[in-house]
Amino acid sequence: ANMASEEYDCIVIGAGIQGSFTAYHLAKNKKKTLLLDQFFLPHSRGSSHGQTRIIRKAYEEDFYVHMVEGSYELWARLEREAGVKLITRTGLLLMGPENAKDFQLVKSSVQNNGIPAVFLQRHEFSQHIPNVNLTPGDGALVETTAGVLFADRAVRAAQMVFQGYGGEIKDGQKVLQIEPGSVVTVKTGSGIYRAKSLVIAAGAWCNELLTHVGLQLPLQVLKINVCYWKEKVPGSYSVKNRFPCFIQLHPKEAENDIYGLPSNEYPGLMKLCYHSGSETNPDERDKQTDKSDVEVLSRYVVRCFPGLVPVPSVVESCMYTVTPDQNFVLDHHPTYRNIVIGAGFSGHGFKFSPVVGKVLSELSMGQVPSYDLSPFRIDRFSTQPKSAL
Ligand SMILES: Cc1cc2nc3c(=O)[nH]c(=O)nc-3n(C[C@H](O)[C@H](O)[C@H](O)COP(=O)(O)OP(=O)(O)OC[C@H]3O[C@@H](n4cnc5c(N)ncnc54)[C@H](O)[C@@H]3O)c2cc1C
Ligand SMILES: O=C(O)[C@@H]1CCCC=N1
Repeated sequence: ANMASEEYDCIVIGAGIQGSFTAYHLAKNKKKTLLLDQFFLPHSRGSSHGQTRIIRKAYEEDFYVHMVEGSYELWARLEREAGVKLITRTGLLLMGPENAKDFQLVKSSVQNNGIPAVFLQRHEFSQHIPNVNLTPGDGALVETTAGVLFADRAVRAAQMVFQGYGGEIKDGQKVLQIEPGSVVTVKTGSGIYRAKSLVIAAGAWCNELLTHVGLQLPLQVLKINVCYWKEKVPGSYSVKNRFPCFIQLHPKEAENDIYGLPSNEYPGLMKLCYHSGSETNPDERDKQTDKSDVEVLSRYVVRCFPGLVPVPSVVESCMYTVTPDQNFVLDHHPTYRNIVIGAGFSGHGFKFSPVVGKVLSELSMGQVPSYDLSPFRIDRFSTQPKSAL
């Protein structure tokens, strides 16, 4: 093993989509950058694997709308640089109780931010969206420019372009120790690396790493059952037939939202998931076998997606790392300014990763970030009782 110490401008821990995009921006800015991951790449044990994610602007909060707008430009840039297609436009169908606060807030945000959308009346719903039953009392809108992001391909593309700018990736190297200082020292099982700054983008393992630098964040790690459901009539919910992604707010069957993506990666199978899960240790994800959410989804499928067989054909696993307010953490370490943390992406961070990577790279270079990061500061948690930390 090579135990020699090498010095970098920046080390990024975690080669998921957030760390990979951070490294990409750093290398573009001519910073000598090392991207480390504990597993050999690619892997399916974190949060960025799988073929698809939703990209949408329909958010309640203006700051997320602006960040997605910026991300669209950077996704397009990566598509050009890597010579791959990363997004397909399908639209996003949003359904929710007409009188629910969150549904009304997203609706107003769509209108106020000029997000391209069609507001569907109940009597015209099935003509626009066949094979879906709109719940009585629910309203519906379609954000027309939303779509599907090709996730695995995006992670590969960001890493490839990073390497093209001279960035180094070392995989299969778990970080076991971090020593803060004006030069940070990082030890893995097979190397010691030094850098002027460090970015921690370790997904579900964030708190494990933060123990080395005297910090804990209120993060909850959830195992998500990623369910794929068979179309009774092949193609009826497919990306080829321009079936949209969807989000169902306040489904009758459960507390949390349900969302889905048109059939694409596994022909004839639509991805439809529950936006929550059961707590897990990230190293023992597969020991968490709770499937109560799958029963909830089955009942929802019977009621609202009658063209799907109500038993999943494929169930895969993924993890969310959730903060109490479901907003991300994008900040400096409170004591060590040259340690930057990107965490708590709360099951909705993929679409923002080009901008997340940009602002994390800016923080680590000591620059003023391009976006207002006040919603993402660590000190918003300081009112949490100690027991919740
Ligand atoms: C089922 C599911 C559906 C989702 N749907 C959407 C969606 O539709 N739209 C959307 O925008 N977002 C969505 N998300 C959220 C999005 O995928 C995540 O926010 C994003 O992938 C988080 O990326 P990350 O880089 O923070 O984490 P990860 O991808 O987990 O990356 C962290 C990396 O750090 C590495 N690491 C950890 N500890 C160490 C260590 N000690 N040493 C070295 N390496 C280490 C890990 O191995 C891992 O590779 C979804 C997530 C899931 C699970
Ligand atoms: O981020 C997204 O758009 C998806 C859908 C809603 C729940 C989480 N992820």
